[in-house]
Amino acid sequence: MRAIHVGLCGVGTVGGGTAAVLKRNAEEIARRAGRPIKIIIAANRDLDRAREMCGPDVEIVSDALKVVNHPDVDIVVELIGGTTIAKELVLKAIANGKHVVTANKKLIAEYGNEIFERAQEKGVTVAFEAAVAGGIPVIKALREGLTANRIEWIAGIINGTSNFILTEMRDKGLAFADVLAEAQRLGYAEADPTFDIEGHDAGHKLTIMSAIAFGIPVQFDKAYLEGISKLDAADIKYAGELGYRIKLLGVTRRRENGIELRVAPTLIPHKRLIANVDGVMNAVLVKGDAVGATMYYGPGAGAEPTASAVIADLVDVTRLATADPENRVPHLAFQPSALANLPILPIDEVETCYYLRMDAEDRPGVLADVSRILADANISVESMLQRPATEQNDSRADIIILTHQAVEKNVNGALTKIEALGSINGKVVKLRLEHLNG
Ligand SMILES: NC(=O)C1=CN([C@@H]2O[C@H](COP(=O)(O)OP(=O)(O)OC[C@H]3O[C@@H](n4cnc5c(N)ncnc54)[C@H](O)[C@@H]3O)[C@@H](O)[C@H]2O)C=CC1
Ligand SMILES: N[C@@H](CC=O)C(=O)O
Ligand code: NA
Repeated sequence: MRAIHVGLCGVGTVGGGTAAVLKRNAEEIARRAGRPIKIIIAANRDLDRAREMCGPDVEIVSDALKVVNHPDVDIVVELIGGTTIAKELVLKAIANGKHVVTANKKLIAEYGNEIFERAQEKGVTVAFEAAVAGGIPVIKALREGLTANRIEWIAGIINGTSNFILTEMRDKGLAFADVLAEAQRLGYAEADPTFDIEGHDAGHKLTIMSAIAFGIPVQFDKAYLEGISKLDAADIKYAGELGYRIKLLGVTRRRENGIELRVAPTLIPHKRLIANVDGVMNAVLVKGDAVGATMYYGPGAGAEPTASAVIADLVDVTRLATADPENRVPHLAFQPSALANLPILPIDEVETCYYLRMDAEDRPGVLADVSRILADANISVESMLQRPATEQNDSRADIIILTHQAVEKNVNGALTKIEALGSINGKVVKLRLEHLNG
């Protein structure tokens, strides 16, 4: 059988890795796919880099539209990123009847519904394993491996850059800006790294997993996003004293009245496996009613780890292109006509445990006032820690409170009242806490 022809758009970190691994493992990949997979044309801004990475047999162009319009291309691989030219290219490729493989989580999380509908109409597949947790085959696990289950929740460390920053700051005491620069140098960060550190990238990935887990359309605009840029070193230290690690965690959970979809710095008991996922590594915990808790772990970013997922999709699409088109795996795991209308819950209605830190006057009665406000709001305290605010000043103290499960709007109401107390200085720090019991 003739080789399947790939057109590559973007030969940067991931595109370069994809070209390199496709060449290096060509024979092994062909044995798995049933036919060779060959890049025939590649577009990139830097033509020399594209030539160097793809080799002399590949036509190199600067205009990516030439790739998607090329009559001999069977599969378009979009590795440019963003939602302007990338969206145009993907829609054009679909209109031209070509399958698409992309690592672009922003594109899928924001425009996936439209893209999948067009692909469905044209009978082509859009595959996006590399878009979530880089090299970890978690889309495959959710869409195919766990189809017997009613998924209850997913919790994931799904931004390599943020996890790398948190780990290096904690272990080596390095400054935020220095570690971010290193993550950029290593090719982990997005073109605009605010996407990484403000939780957008994790939100994109969580949105995609939530859709596949619960059979709902992608709804990134309803996700609650909080990143790591405002995290205070004091809270990392106190969390450690209480037996927790702080991770940028994406959580999506099925509730009776809808779906929680949220990303925030979150305390996790340090004895949990996922609390020990460090550096650029990602991990996704999935709780299914039949299987219980399963965890998927591996590199969440970088050239060849991400290429591993891109090429796995290329092999899948090659197999599908050779098989009965009626028997394709649905884009969002559920048949398009069977997607559910479950609402995404506003953050006010989320239920979780909380870590609260306040700067308090160290005198009798202050704790009693705080405890009363929490009790009145139906918030029960799990544990409490008091430390002198500074070594020089023993008239003020940091009070740290861990709560049991509570509703976010009740917590916010109580914090407004606590902040109004004369004995409390400034804003109360509020972080979410997940026990992640299987
Ligand atoms: N870097 C990583 O570890 C991961 C990246 N991704 C995603 O993969 C995609 C690509 O990311 P990277 O490879 O890191 O980005 P990159 O910036 O290294 O590569 C993008 C490439 O596209 C080319 N390009 C930009 N505009 C173009 C245009 N109009 N026409 C032709 N070429 C153009 C650039 O020259 C560059 O070589 C993004 O969607 C990103 O979110 C996904 C998982 C991991
Ligand atoms: N910028 C992303 C790259 C992979 O998706 C990350 O840091 O995880
Ligand atoms: Na993946």
